[in-house]
Amino acid sequence: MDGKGTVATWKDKHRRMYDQATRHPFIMSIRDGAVDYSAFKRWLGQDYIFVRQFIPFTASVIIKSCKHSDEESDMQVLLSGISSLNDEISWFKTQAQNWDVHLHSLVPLQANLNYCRYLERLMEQEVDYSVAITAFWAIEAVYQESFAQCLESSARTPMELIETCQRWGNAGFGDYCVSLQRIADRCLENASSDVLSKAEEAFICVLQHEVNFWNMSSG
Ligand SMILES: Cc1ncc(CN)c(N)n1
Repeated sequence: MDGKGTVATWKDKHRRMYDQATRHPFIMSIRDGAVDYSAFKRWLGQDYIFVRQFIPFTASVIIKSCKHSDEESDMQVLLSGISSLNDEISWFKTQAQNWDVHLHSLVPLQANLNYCRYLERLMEQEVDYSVAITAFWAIEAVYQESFAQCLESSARTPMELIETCQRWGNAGFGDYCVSLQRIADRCLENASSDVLSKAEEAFICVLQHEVNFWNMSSG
């Protein structure tokens, strides 16, 4: 390889799809101030459902890390992730109240169900740590890159959506994603060709689910 980690190589190789996930029209509509607020409210409610499923997935990655990684620092990074999810759930509840989204009566839409089902498959014991951490990194990185664009100086993001964009677009979350990428790269460096191809497939799968999730939110 040319000094780049595996993850960066895959980002380049699947650039078109990566951009579809991180520069989706829904995100760009927030960035240029033209967002349809009913789509935003749909996204908010559906993402709350997703994040509730993302918590056990994060826990499963921690368990895999305990069993299969000698690096104590992986645990530190992953624990910081799970503790911020507690905050995230409270944040969703407050936002839902502000936007008059009724969380208790929400029904998960098909793309969300499919994505949550995919997370369940990744939680299975047979799934290698390298595959799970690659998918985990990709899920977080897509949100980080997407929302960070809405905070650029040229963005015209409406004031009332800045807090949402800061949740995933802030520099601290960016550093967290870099740490996850380093863990994934280290694991993939020593992976068998079978695990490597499964991890690449997981990366592509996450991108496709993210695009479907944005499409669902846009209606
Ligand atoms: C669909 C989706 N993808 C990623 C994230 C960031 N954890 C999220 N909240 N929702």
